[in-house]
Amino acid sequence: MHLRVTDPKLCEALLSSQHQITKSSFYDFLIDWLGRGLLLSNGKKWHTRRKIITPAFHFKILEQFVEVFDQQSTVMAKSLLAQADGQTAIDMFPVVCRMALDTISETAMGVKVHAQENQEFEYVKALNYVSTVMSKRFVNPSQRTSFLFKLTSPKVYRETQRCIGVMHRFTTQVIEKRRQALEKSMGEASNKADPPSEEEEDEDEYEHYGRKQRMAFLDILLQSTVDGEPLSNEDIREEVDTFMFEGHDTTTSGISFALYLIARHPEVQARLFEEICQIVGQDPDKVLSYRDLQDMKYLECVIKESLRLFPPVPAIGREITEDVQLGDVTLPANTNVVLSFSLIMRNPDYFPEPDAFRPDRFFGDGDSSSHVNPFLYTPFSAGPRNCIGQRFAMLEMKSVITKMLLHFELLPLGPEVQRLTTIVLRSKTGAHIGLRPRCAK
Ligand code: HEM
Repeated sequence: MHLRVTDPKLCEALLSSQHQITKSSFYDFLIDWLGRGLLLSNGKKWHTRRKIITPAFHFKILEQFVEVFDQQSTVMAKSLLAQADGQTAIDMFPVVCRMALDTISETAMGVKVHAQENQEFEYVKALNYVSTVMSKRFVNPSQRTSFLFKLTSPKVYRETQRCIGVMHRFTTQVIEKRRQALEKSMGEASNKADPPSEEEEDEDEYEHYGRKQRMAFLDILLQSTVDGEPLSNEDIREEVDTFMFEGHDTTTSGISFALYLIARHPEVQARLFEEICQIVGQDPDKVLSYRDLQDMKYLECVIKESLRLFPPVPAIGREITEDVQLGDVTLPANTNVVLSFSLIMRNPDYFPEPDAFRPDRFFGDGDSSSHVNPFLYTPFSAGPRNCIGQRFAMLEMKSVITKMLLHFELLPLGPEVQRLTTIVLRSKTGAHIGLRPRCAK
């Protein structure tokens, strides 16, 4: 049995449950690529992995990623200068996607794939191909299962499997190299004559490859153990592949729609620019710090409101494993439910004037939705299976939007967006804006 949930109370009951956390079989088509990484695992495996991976999103780790966000968003902004003539409408989706890929590769795997400079890199091409195919399969029942996919689209199936092979080989190679580097650095550390001081140990908590090297998510996984045993390369690969998938398409969608909305709301843009100038000044080359980004409260409201109107993950699927009673309604075990976040977040009972772009509603003194129940404002889902990467995503989005506004005035050029619901929300018409350099004013 399948059920679509748009009722906020039922949504809250399911999301807040510690038991109803089993993923629906809707996601199975992703298994060839992502294995049973955190997104797709269930039961004990999910619990163990969630515990191991949670420290990877500690603020000390995120703090060092801010430098990567800054560098990659600067590359993106500079690459747009040639089109910033105040007249050209630019679709931000592909531009932001390349930036997001560079960012997640460096933070998840510790490698630069230079997607912004070299679109021919084999891994990047494979990832783009598979992401596009998977998005379409999600909404196409005739391609959802591997059996049907192979039968109805044999050529695309073969190419998808080839690309998955390319990605798996690349990720495995990176893991093997980092494992060797880790073993080498541990060997060197144990040969050191003097034990590190307490202060050094504390500082080095996240710096096992020497002071200059940044810690990537995969380094944390390499050092994790389950029942005293390290994770295998295969175990780590499914988690890294999951980050690569979850960590680039979603942020691409979030950033692209946000830039689109800011361009079309000059009063919001003016207030945002004022906040940015107050916190970091007007120099587009200023390196943004973690503190700077944390201080940008209005920007946070703008992003929240944009994610409400255009949630990158518009719906999620769960399988009910035991009967759920809600008032007079019983949901029987084995029901597959789809929780429709995009509809719930436009419910006028909770979000007055639901279709209006009003970032102020998220300020403490805003209307009722500022105090809205977190189980009803759900771009990152809520409860035990919420998005583990949400603080990472917020920082990345803040960094990119700030860099764009420091370089450019955003203009409302190009067609209106038309929502295209795939596994991640996109737009049939792209997300266009125009740009005018700030310094040329
Ligand atoms: C705007 C950006 C993002 C949005 C809107 C978003 C949204 C979500 C949502 C709604 C879920 C729940 C999925 C479900 O229950 O089926 C989720 C899960 C997850 N997200 Fe995100 N996400 C974003 C960025 C990221 C980033 C940057 C990462 C990693 C670096 C990430 C990693 C994950 C993982 C691993 C899960 C599975 C968590 C679990 O089941 O325990 N996400 N995300």
